[in-house]
Amino acid sequence: MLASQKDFNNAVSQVKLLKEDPGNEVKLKLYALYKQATEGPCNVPKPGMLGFINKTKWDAWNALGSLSKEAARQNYVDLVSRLSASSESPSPEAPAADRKQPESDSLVVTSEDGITTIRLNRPAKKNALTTQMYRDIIAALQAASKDESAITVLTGSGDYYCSGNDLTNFTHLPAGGLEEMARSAAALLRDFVNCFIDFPKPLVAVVNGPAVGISVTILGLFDVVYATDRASFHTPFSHLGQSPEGCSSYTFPKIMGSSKAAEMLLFGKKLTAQEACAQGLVTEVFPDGTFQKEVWARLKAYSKLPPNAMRISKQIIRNREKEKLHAVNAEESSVLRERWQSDECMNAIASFLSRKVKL
Ligand SMILES: CCCCC/C=C/CC(=O)SCCNC(=O)CCNC(=O)[C@H](O)C(C)(C)COP(=O)(O)OP(=O)(O)OC[C@H]1O[C@@H](n2cnc3c(N)ncnc32)[C@H](O)[C@@H]1OP(=O)(O)O
Repeated sequence: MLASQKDFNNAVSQVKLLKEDPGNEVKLKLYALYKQATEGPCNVPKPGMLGFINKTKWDAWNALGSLSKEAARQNYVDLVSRLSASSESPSPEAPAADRKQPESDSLVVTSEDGITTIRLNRPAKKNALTTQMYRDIIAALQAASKDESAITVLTGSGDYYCSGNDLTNFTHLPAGGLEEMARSAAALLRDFVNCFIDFPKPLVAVVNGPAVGISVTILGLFDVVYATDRASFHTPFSHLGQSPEGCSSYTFPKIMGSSKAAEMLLFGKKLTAQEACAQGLVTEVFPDGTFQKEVWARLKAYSKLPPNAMRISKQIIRNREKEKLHAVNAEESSVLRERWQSDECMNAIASFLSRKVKL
């Protein structure tokens, strides 16, 4: 049920009681939603360039297009309720009020200083990604795309960034057998990668240690990748009887040239952090001892930049590529669906599980 006029009036009064100034961006959003909820779509002429503040307000209102009064009222009420909750929140680490927490504690999502951090939290298993973690990351990215943060970060707990797909995912066979397992894994993989393709805000990987498999391939879809000098980047798909995913069959040749990409994706060459940086996959490498301090200080400074400008700039960069990336993702997922049913793949996974082979 949409918010009533009474809910809306209460929210208007509540705004005046906020303990913290929500900042200009949020105030502009509140203004636009208020105008849309009370007067409908923007119906006044655009102010001239010299009336800068009025023009900014007009732009915000006009950007709501034909959003109905009822929907604007609801969005206004939701926004005020989030602001009230966060201004009452005892800890700056508390998650955004509207964020559904992950199903398992293998993923931890926090929001602080304009940064939403999605942390892989399975250090005993080198942050290998379980099926539930893929689902939780999808949900976390969807929530982060709508929350108040300016930047979103993916990182890992412990000494690894991520050891890629949890190879035991392939051992939980559903009633439909291997074929059904491969079908549902391919659908999940496609949804997972789509979220990275479509993510609207600056997305930063803070690579705190070695990275393997899918955690490496999706780096080509991030805006910025910071790595400790302890990190390495390994895509052993042929060893595992598999093929590239995360759009890497397209992004890697584009980033590092086709022969360097082939050495990684066909032969599983492991790159050091410095090599990955020289080849353009990593933005900057930091000494491990100062990695966390330097990276977070930098991200905190970036998170103060105007969020709308960053979103719009990302949109311009990404839009040109989106259609292509979705097509690549669909193709890679469908090829993997077949690979996962192959003897080569099954044997490789069995070898890992029986501890005969480690990367
Ligand atoms: C929806 C489905 C989408 C699928 C998308 C497809 C993606 C493709 C890929 O991601 S391919 C990459 C898959 N990953 C691997 O092949 C890595 C396998 N792991 C290793 O080779 C090693 O564990 C290591 C090199 C990452 C780390 O070696 P190290 O000696 O430092 O540590 P351990 O081997 O003792 O590991 C500690 C425990 O963690 C478990 N573990 C590590 N990685 C994985 C993994 N990927 N899957 C499952 N389990 C993993 C390891 O078994 C140890 O567990 P234990 O303590 O219980 O023995």
